[in-house]
Amino acid sequence: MANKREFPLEKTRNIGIMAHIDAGKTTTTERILYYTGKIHKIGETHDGASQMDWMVQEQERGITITSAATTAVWKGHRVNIIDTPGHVDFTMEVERSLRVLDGAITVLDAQAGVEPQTENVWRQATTYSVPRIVFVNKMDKIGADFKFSVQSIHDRLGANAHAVQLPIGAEDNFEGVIDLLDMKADLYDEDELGSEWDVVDIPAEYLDDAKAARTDLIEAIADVDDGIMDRYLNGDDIPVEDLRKAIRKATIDLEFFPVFAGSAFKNKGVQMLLDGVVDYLPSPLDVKPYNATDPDTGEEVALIAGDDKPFAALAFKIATDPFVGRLTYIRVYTGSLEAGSYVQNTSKDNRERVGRLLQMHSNHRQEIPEVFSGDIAAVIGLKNTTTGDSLTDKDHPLILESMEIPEPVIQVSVEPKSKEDRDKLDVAIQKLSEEDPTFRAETNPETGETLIAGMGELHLDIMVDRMRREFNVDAQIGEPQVAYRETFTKSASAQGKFVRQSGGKGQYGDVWVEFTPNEEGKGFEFEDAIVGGVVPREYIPSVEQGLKESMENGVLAGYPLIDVKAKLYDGSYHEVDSSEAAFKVAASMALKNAAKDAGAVILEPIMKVEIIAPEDNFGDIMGQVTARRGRVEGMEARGNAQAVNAMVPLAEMFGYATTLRSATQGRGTFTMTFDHYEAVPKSIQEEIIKKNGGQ
Ligand SMILES: Nc1nc2c(ncn2[C@@H]2O[C@H](COP(=O)(O)OP(=O)(O)OP(=O)(O)O)[C@@H](O)[C@H]2O)c(=O)[nH]1
Repeated sequence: MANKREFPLEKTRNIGIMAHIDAGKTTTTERILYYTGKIHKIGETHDGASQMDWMVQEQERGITITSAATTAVWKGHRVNIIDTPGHVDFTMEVERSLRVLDGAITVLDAQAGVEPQTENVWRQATTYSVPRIVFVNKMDKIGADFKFSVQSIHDRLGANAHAVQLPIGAEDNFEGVIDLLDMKADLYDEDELGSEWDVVDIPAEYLDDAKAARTDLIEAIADVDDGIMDRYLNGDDIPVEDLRKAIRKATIDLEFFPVFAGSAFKNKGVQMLLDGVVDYLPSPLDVKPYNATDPDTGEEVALIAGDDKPFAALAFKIATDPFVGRLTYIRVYTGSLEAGSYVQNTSKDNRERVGRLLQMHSNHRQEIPEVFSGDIAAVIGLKNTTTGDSLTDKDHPLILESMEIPEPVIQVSVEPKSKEDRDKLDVAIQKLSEEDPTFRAETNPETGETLIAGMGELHLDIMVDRMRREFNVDAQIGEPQVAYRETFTKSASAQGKFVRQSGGKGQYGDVWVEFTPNEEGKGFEFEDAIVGGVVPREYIPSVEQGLKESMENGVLAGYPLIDVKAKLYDGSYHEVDSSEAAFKVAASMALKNAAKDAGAVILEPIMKVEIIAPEDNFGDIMGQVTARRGRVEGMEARGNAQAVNAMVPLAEMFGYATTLRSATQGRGTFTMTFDHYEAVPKSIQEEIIKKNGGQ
């Protein structure tokens, strides 16, 4: 087959833009699109004209919620960009983007440096081995401080980051940047939209600083590159191209993080950042091969990019598009795929027809005949594929390593106004949870109450808003509640025996199961330790299923029981009366019976909270944390404000925004992210059980 790819693999970049909320990711992305000729008008993200944030909720609130994919061309390279949300409630969007990206730009606010959500996304990017370059944005803002921002990368992220540029001026006087490799200055004209700039000699007053910074940079490169080290020690004059190559290699190896300066809003420095993407971030050929497993042999396969290999891709996002319906975003690792052909969904073990293929340009799309290795594109026509599924050639099935899906921590009840609304709600829940795996819903079979769960108040707020607008659901929404979990703290064994004999065919299931606490985050694990067929093979999956289902409803107060291992080690059966259903019931009885001895506890989400408030309010803030059952973990001065880091149970954080606002006359802010689960204190556990009617 003739290769019809437009850009060679080595000239392809799949990058993400990530940061703390409001650092300027969307603005930076828009400027990139403007300078690469994709859009012709600069749309301010907060006046509702943004090209990237196209959902109504995004435009109204001026925030990014879903990660948008778009494509640009810079200096002969195809750059696929994913603009990810900064708010912690949408971490899953960041997570799934990271899974499929080869590199990222981390955007910082030059006045704030590294912020809490920067730490989170940085950690996630490290988990997925995604190389990064850093853009210190907002150099025009009052209080902008480039040195402080670079230092904060060392202090707060422990990362080996080094400036490859220096800003010329700051705040109102920010005029451009100095390139520390070429030792030239790029000066922008204030009145232009930044499309042109002058490359001039470094202004005399910056020359000493620039020389010193260049020496620091070369020493930093030498530290990660032996060849450069030798030449540096010899006193050689190292050509710029060699330095660039060394930075590129160390960046791709995650040993070095080049730092750029600019102001997206004031149209400065974005082109140099794009050069950085091309120079330092990897092509699909440069990254660590992606892991996959052959489902037939269990053998591990390393996927190395190339078009002449069997097709393998990961579905990383499902979106419902108002015009074309269901869109499945895929990242192609190897091979190619034509519109109108078929793929094997190895995860679901079925074949799916690929309708049309689309290249996404944030708010419009272009139909393409074929996708190639290294591409990110959307498929129309896949009906059963969900987030995280592997799509491969049917003769070369592979399961690609998927992504972690975090547990939702907060929930609200939804009470539809009418029967018709109930039906619409069901459709909405199905569609929205397909799009967003962190959005869950369950209906209590006894009370008929529906609970929707998500990652935070903002997340649920947006979901409720979408249910109303896109699916016309009229419903009463309850107050946010904590999504508690349950777990076992001790090992316990119990029998579950379900026998009904009332003439005719009866029911008979009998099992002995040992339960042990599993490591946090490991979920449910089932072990079949039956010997001698005392529980026949065909009933064992029912035992596992019965346990899984009853764990969903917990053993204390109706919350899902998590992180428990179950070992089925004994039992008995009846030739005639045994059935799958009877073993399922027996399994759930074993769970209930073991619960008494297994030290069941209720777990609550503990949030990592960062509160920033004026120094005068320091005493109040400490008091507020303690009163909320919180633990202060650290504090530091942040300019003339104080930052307090603490671990606080989510249950105590409802309404905290108002408390903080009134205590600080509106000057205090806070952010929180889920950190871990902890058992609630005994007295609170009893209260929760009482409130939920006990079990
Ligand atoms: N002064 C200044 N403001 C900027 C700059 N870049 C962005 N902003 C402003 O900062 C605010 C946030 O910008 P966005 O681009 O929406 O930030 P974001 O990081 O995409 O935000 P989320 O997607 O909601 O996380 C907007 O009011 C921008 O106008 C900059 O370089 N300088």
